[in-house]
Amino acid sequence: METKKAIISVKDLVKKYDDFVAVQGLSFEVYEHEIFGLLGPNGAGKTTTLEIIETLRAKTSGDIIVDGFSVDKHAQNIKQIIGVQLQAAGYYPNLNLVELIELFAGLYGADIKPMEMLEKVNLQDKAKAKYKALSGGQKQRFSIATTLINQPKIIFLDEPTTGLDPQARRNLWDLIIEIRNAGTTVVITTHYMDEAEQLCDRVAFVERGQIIALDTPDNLIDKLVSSGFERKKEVKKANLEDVFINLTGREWRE
Ligand SMILES: Nc1ncnc2c1ncn2[C@@H]1O[C@H](COP(=O)(O)OP(=O)(O)OP(=O)(O)O)[C@@H](O)[C@H]1O
Repeated sequence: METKKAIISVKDLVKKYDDFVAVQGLSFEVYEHEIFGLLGPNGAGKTTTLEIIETLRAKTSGDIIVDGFSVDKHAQNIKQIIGVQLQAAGYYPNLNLVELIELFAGLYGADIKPMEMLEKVNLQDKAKAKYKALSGGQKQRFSIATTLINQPKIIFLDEPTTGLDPQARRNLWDLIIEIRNAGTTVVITTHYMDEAEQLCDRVAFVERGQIIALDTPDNLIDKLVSSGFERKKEVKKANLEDVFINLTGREWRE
């Protein structure tokens, strides 16, 4: 069997906000070239965990190694090999997409061609548009393009498909899979279980700052079924989303 190499290793991570323990001793590994999902209810500690790995937030204790670099000693090296989605507020309102990419490339010292970055996320037709004039799906694709500017080994996507319509979500899944297939490791959070099932190679369920399950979606489902679980209703061969997609097509729109 193929041996998997960990590109992120989190050991006994604890994060306290004053007396409140938001992350309570998390340990997990993310393998190279996988799409790894962090799932769990609101407030479970997913964003806190991601921000600590991204070196954007201080931890209380624990050890984190990202591609051989420790968050304690080599935060700068980690920043150079990761891509993080910026919040919309970080985009200057008067610049168009090409100018924004040029700006970020300048900050990273990255030698890239803005149009090539926009082509990767199918936004070449919007090169001269301002960020605020984009649809929800286009905004998400643009922000994914910005994570790729420094040609990172790992990108972090925090709920990238929230609020998107079914086509835009599926198109974004295809884009994320392409990025993984091109060799980038992807760490993603989502509240959509169908998305995690389709997209993630492995998922960790986080609850109250602890990991309560970690495996491939298939193994987790098989385990539940073998424990005697059965759905109450017979499952239909399609769902309402399939009807929507079938009626309105899968092509890019917006
Ligand atoms: N700066 C902060 N100060 C105090 N408490 C915080 C801070 N940031 C987060 N928390 C608390 O830590 C807990 C974990 O928050 P976090 O944002 O990591 O959860 P999450 O799993 O990402 O949730 P969501 O799914 O809603 O994004 C929550 O109870 C939150 O209120």
